[in-house]
Amino acid sequence: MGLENTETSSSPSLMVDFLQKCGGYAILDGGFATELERHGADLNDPLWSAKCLISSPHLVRRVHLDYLDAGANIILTASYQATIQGFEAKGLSRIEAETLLRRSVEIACEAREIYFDKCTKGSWDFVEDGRSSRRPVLVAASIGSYGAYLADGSEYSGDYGDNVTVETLKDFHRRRVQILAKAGADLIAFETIPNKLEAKAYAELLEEEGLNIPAWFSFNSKDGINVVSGDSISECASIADSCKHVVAVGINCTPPRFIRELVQSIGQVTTKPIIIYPNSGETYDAEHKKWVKTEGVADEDFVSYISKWHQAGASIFGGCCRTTPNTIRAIARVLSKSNTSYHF
Ligand code: MET
Ligand SMILES: [Zn+2]
Repeated sequence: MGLENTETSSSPSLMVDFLQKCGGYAILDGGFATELERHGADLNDPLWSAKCLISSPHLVRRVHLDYLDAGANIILTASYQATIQGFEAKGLSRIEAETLLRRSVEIACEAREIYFDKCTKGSWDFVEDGRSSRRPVLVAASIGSYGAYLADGSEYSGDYGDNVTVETLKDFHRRRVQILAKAGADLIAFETIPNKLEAKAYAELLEEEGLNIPAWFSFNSKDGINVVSGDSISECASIADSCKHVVAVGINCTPPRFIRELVQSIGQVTTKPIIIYPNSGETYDAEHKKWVKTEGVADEDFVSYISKWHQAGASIFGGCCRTTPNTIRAIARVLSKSNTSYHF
């Protein structure tokens, strides 16, 4: 199912209702760029995964389907690093750039339809509990930070310098947020938010633009205590808590070993559902633009954390960079086992 966007409400209960339909927890997809690369895409480009919206939309659809097949209830569009400014720098017109943004949502919605069709025809996926209902799937329109667009490492330092203000960030994001809000996604995913300033800018944009679409705010951290800029996770999560459009708050692209503490800190300042989708634990080398294979955790280890995160209060689980459909399959398996043991 998709949930209808209405012009009159941003559906503050969207995530709570969705979680109820899913049986108490939901599964998100995994690393998008990682999976595109596994399918042969070359993402060495300032647009990163968004490059495929231009060069290989069929791969984007393929990756969405891979994650749906793996058990995801929520898929994120390929728009993380798709910005109007970035497309224009490639020589595309404003209209072409805006069309590509909308296209990222359309492709994810198409993948969801294909997946539902396949389930209906094969009837192999949705009879798990002996019930023949379709597994609910939401499409979340991804928005990466200003730092992701700059591609200068500030995505993981949160340091934008003194000249960047809330207004700068709102102006940078405004048009993309407007386009994605109206493109047919169920909600917006503000991902990898590196500092308080950007969280404030998103909250103000949602209010000022009168955008009637729910959103989640997801921060990144490199110490389990603060977000990457050093701003307090409690203050950041409180901004999300106070914004009526925000339906979930959490952490992404952060090593698994830091997640539990962060979930606890977030839980102290909000009752909104907590979403977590860590990376594999490897480190991103911004200078060389590649992931360094140290301290990464294998899928089994990643998954061994899941029940702890669940107990700590998280209810939406997935993976970020360097995780794969196998990670998501493993998460789905662990959660379905722990749910069985609660009920029987
Ligand atoms: N949803 C985005 C992706 O998986 C998040 C990237 S975090 C740097 O590509
Ligand atoms: Zn990531």
